[in-house]
Amino acid sequence: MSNNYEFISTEIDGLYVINPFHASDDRGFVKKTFERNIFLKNNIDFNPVEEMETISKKNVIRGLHFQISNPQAKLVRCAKGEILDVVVDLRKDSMTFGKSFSILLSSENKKMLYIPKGFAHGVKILLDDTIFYYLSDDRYYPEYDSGILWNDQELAIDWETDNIEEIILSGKDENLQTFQEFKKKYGGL
Ligand SMILES: Cc1cn([C@H]2C[C@H](O)[C@@H](COP(=O)(O)OP(=O)(O)O[C@H]3O[C@@H](C)C(=O)[C@@H](O)[C@H]3O)O2)c(=O)[nH]c1=O
Repeated sequence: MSNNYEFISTEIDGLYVINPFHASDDRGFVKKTFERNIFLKNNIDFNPVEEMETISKKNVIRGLHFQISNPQAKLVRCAKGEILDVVVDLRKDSMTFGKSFSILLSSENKKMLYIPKGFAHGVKILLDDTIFYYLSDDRYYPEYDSGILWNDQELAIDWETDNIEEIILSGKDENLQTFQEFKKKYGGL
């Protein structure tokens, strides 16, 4: 069984859900996770320069992260387990500034999310030992690393969590700014 690459636009300009080419046979399957020309043909000029692999326990939330200078476009995929991938549009002049979008990415559904520059990105891990990857089109700059609190009241993201006590955060992520503070300080990205 095989399929072709499919780019599905979302209600947020430039943000795409992608069903990559994959083919399976008796041996298993192959999946093309990135080909620059296919992205270009679909109006996405994405030039990745680095890739990160992340392994996490169930109920970990990482985010909502962005770089205040040198913002990164990202292509996110889940190789093992399941994640709820969440983005918030922080682009100053965007019609959808402040709007969030969430999608389940899993090894089973094989979906990927292309996130243009100017978004906050967060992930909730839905199964133990989940592995996800993201390609980025700029490198990590610790001095520009920034974020907004995952449970910011104004953003009101539905993290599909009944028990807030179960959520596992880094010390850094517990102390991120609110959306209000971000807007006051920067206006947008
Ligand atoms: C992301 C990153 C972190 N680090 C370091 C900083 C720190 O000591 C350690 C762990 O970093 P963090 O706690 O920021 O890792 P993490 O919480 O996984 O951060 C990531 O979250 C997801 C949602 C994203 O979108 C990414 O861009 C990135 O912000 O690794 C690098 O050296 N290079 C990198 O590219």
